Amino acid sequence: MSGAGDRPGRFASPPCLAGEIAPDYFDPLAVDPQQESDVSRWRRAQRENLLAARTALGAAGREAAAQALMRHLTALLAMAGMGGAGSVVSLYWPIRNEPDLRPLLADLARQGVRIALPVVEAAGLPLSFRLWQPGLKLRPDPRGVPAPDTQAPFVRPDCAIIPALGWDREGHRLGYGDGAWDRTLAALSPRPLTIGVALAEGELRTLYPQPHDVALDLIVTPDGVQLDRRG
Ligand SMILES: Nc1nc2c(c(=O)[nH]1)N(C=O)[C@@H](CNc1ccc(C(=O)N[C@@H](CCC(=O)O)C(=O)O)cc1)CN2
Ligand SMILES: Nc1ncnc2c1ncn2[C@@H]1O[C@H](COP(=O)(O)OP(=O)(O)OP(=O)(O)O)[C@@H](O)[C@H]1O
Repeated sequence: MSGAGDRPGRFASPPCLAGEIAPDYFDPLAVDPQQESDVSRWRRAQRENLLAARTALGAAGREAAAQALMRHLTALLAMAGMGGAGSVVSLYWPIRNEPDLRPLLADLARQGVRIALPVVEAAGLPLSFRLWQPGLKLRPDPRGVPAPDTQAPFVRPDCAIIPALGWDREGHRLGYGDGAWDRTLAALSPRPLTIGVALAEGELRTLYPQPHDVALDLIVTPDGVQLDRRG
């Protein structure tokens, strides 16, 4: 038999105020609000600078960078055993002057790799991954990025190749400020091998990492692998 008397008792007031005095004692993602707002203002300014630097490279500079990146990524994927049939690799469809790796998507697909593209299904959600095939018609997701539509099956990537506007030598990445990749990597278990793709110009001394920032396993620039945190 159950009745009101079986329910656990409630306190008339919280047992102590420690949660308000030291929020991070209870919430591992909690940060000092002043520091959070300073970091986010600093990151906004860096994004502007880095987008300008990427534009300043010019189409030919960006094309040369993309060619070098594709060479390094091809070698890396082969070494990681992910360059052929049986693996699922997430790449990206370029926006905002990101290195255009579309020839690599096509090459890998020819080798039998299953290619995924990240999709924003709705603002604030982790990204989902849908299968891409050469010739697949894409349509803009809510962020305006060309993406497979809802007909394309979901897949779970073994490796995620992630564009980074900025990066530091601890593997932290600066994106466009949505936090979508951090949310996604926090939610994925097991986590895929994560490779950040960046320009040398994107290197920052530090990103002032915050508790929500997920460090990537590797960072690759046109000069080669800049860091590899795999064990
Ligand atoms: N190529 C590519 N695809 C990707 C990402 C990415 O970074 N690059 N994403 C990585 O998460 C997701 C898309 N998220 C995005 C978030 C913000 C903006 C962006 O350009 N924001 C503008 C404001 C645009 C607007 O008017 O709404 C800005 O920040 O100024 C683009 C993509 C999934 N697909
Ligand atoms: N795991 C998470 N849970 C909840 N919010 C998160 C999480 N990760 C990031 N965020 C939120 O996203 C916001 C933007 O994060 P950040 O500045 O790291 O974005 P970014 O890495 O540049 O963007 P993106 O990953 O979209 O390219 C943060 O202020 C944070 O509040």
